[in-house]
Amino acid sequence: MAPTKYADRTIPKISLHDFETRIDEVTKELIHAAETDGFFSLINHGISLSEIETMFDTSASFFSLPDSVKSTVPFSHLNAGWEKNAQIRPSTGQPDQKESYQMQFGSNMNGMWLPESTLPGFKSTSLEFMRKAQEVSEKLMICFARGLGFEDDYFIKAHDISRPESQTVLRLLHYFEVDKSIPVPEGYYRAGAHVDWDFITLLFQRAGQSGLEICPGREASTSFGLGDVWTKVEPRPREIVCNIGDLLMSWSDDRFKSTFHRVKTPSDPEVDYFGPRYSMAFFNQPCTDAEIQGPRKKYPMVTGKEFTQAAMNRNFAALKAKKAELEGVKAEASVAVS
Ligand SMILES: O=C(O)CCC(=O)C(=O)O
Ligand SMILES: [Fe+2]
Repeated sequence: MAPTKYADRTIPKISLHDFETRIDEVTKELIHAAETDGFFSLINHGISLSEIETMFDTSASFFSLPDSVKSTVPFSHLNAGWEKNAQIRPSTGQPDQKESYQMQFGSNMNGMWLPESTLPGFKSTSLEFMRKAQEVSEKLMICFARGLGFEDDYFIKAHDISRPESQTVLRLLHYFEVDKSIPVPEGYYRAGAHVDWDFITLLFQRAGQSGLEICPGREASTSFGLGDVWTKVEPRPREIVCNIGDLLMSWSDDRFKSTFHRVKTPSDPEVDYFGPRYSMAFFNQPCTDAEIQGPRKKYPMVTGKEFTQAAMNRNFAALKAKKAELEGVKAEASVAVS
């Protein structure tokens, strides 16, 4: 396989200090980042390093439970719960080498929390952290609304976490330690290349636990076009890495870019990190009944529920095509040797 091509790109660093008085400046910076690479990092965002570290410790305590306990809250089609080695990406056709647990604020979470006695304090610590992440997201939502000519609270209302229709998610991720002595099979990634289908994602990473890579170049939220020049995004513990998702790309009539990204499986002992990797992704999802259409009406109006369903269907169709392609390659190889 040809080696991956890398390019250095500068990911804009945007500060949210004195947000109310600097809102015009922040809006300009955010819109520029959204129109170019679709990735940026936030500093002075109001979540302290110790709050982030507490949530990482809480996440580690969840993942250290036996699988038999975690499997009592299995991943559901409502996008909540625990999965292990079960998320297959259309780009690879292989399961991500990870486990994850998704939490929401609304009714999709019914029956998806572990009992308080199993992990005391887990639910309240998680919800508190999710509310903090929501506060940061709402600042970004005001700026994006201004950039697109909507009322300031337009996106905030569509992502109201106090309603049972809320679909916003905090995903805790744990990528397993990798054995340096065993070569990585082709096509395996900690997380295969993908775009997110939310409004915007806030990603929290831990110092030294590298692996995230991005690949800009997508023109339409409905396409699977994937470039081949990647850029590594090194984790900086106080920063939140943000990426535009397909929902905001579509809602901006494809003006803002939802960018492919992945987490590489370590393969080079000289440069890669082989230890366990923990990250947390806060996905801003629209309420099921939110009405979604860009100011220029490039795409027909859909509800939050329909948008999510269409994104899942598109993913599923692409995955089927990838599997057929992989089967075809296998069949050709067996013809060649027989
Ligand atoms: O773990 C990471 O750094 C990225 C996770 C991610 O992209 C996702 O879960 O959608
Ligand atoms: Fe992602």
